[in-house]
Amino acid sequence: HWGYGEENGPSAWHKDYPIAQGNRQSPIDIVPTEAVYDDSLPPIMVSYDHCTSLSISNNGHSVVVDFDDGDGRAVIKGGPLEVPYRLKQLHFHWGGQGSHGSEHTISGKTFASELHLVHWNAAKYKTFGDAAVAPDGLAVLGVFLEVGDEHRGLHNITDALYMVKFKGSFVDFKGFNPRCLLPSNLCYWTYPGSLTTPPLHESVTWIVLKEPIGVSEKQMGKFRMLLFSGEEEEDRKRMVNNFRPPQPLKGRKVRSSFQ
Ligand SMILES: NS(=O)(=O)c1ccc(NC(=O)NCCO)cc1
Ligand SMILES: [Zn+2]
Repeated sequence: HWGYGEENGPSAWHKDYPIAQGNRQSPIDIVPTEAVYDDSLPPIMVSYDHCTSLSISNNGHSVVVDFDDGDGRAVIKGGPLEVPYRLKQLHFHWGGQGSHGSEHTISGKTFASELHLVHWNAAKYKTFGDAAVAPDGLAVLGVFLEVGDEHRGLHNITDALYMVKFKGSFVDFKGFNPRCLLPSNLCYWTYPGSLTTPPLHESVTWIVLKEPIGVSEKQMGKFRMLLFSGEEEEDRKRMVNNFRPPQPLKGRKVRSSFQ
């Protein structure tokens, strides 16, 4: 099964998922000086006030917070999006120490972690699964996490991580509003890309925020005590470096909402 190890990591994924070598793969290295400022790009509008978080879980690849996407109560709209996209889940990618661990990079600069808020086009598709295979099906909002002062909003998540240490663990996680994880400045880059893990579907409009949020080393440490392995497995493997490196741009244009 795919993972982030020597044998089953990103460089091997193409064997089971040939789209890994496709023309709109993610993540990418964002080069600000080569991004095209598009003054017709409206601001991103995040409407999470009526979101309903359901659970937090360890799926063996990341830690995921799921939301009730039964109606349009939590959506992202504006920006490059023609319709509102419904919030389905959020998860993170991170390193083993220091400031590597993000998936997108900025002129080669890496960050300690990257938050992904995953949304789907419920205006056009009946289910997330249908949207996940469509070129305009998903929109993922990416937020960089850099080590600095502690992040009070992130404590809600990092203080729950001990409950989902092992692959397959799943606990209730109600009343969490991810709005608190966004930076104040919503300037962004946007480009057409893919899921960054198998099945690597080329169905994502990426919206990557320029401003990182600050999190403490202690909070990062709590992500790094999670395990890839299940409770019953004897060789315990810490969940670290669960990121895919940048992929070829293949002629794609990256637009920026700011100059
Ligand atoms: N890292 S990423 O590109 O944001 C991403 C988001 C969703 C998925 N897959 C997903 O949501 N599958 C649906 C059920 O697990 C995989 C990668
Ligand atoms: Zn992700």
